[in-house]
Amino acid sequence: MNHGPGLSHPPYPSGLILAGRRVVIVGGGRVAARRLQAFIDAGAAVTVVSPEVDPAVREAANAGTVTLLEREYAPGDLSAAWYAMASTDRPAVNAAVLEEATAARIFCVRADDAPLGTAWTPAVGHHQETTVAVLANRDPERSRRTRDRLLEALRSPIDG
Ligand SMILES: C[C@@]1(CC(=O)O)C2=NC(=C\c3[nH]c(c(CCC(=O)O)c3CC(=O)O)Cc3[nH]c(c(CC(=O)O)c3CCC(=O)O)/C=C3\N/C(=C\2)[C@@H](CCC(=O)O)[C@]3(C)CC(=O)O)/[C@H]1CCC(=O)O
Ligand SMILES: NC(=O)c1ccc[n+]([C@@H]2O[C@H](COP(=O)([O-])OP(=O)(O)OC[C@H]3O[C@@H](n4cnc5c(N)ncnc54)[C@H](O)[C@@H]3O)[C@@H](O)[C@H]2O)c1
Repeated sequence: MNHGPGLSHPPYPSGLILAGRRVVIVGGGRVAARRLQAFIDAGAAVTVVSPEVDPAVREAANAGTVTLLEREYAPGDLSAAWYAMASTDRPAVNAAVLEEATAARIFCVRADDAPLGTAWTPAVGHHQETTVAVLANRDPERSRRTRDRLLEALRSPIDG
């Protein structure tokens, strides 16, 4: 079985219970903005560290649903986190974030170079009480398409 470029084993799927738990996102640009709502929906206590931010991140900060630190990453920012995401546009910074996370055994997505990270983000959908999460071998377009097909099947009267 092929598990995608850079992976010798498949990822282990897990439903993380993040309510009230600290999640730190370093780099608040487009990728962070796309993923932010799922963390908020999960009830996570999200902190974003980023000198500039996407408007969606700014909106969440203004609404008080995330804590925004408008500055560059500094070692120690992952303190007490359960989960982290390195999503800056600077590989050296993402590497430093991952290094801090790994030293503290905090699972960490690395948005620019997935095989180096310790977690991946699936394409997610919800139908009633069912959550669908798809990882497709580092092919996000395929994971999105598969997620949509699964949701369609769940919505159909036969499978739903
Ligand atoms: C499924 C989804 C979930 C979500 O993000 O919520 C997701 N990526 C999505 C979109 C998307 N990703 C990318 C583009 C722009 C270009 C394009 O179109 O190709 C777009 C489209 C867009 O932005 O619209 C580029 C990209 N992606 C990764 C890398 C780096 C690498 O592979 O090393 C690069 C190159 C960056 C660069 O060029 O530097 C890596 C990862 N992306 C993953 C998930 C993880 C597991 C994937 C899997 O196995 O399925 C994984 C492996 C790790 C992680 O990041 O967690 C979401 C679609 C679902 C939805 O829309 O609902
Ligand atoms: N995994 C994915 O699905 C995916 C999708 C597209 C792009 N990418 C990759 O992810 C990275 C981010 O992409 P993007 O489109 O969100 O970029 P972006 O330019 O929109 O956002 C990058 C953010 O990082 C912040 N930043 C820069 N230096 C920082 C520092 N020292 N500390 C904290 N924050 C800092 C910037 O202020 C900016 O807000 C890129 O490397 C890109 O190649 C990944």
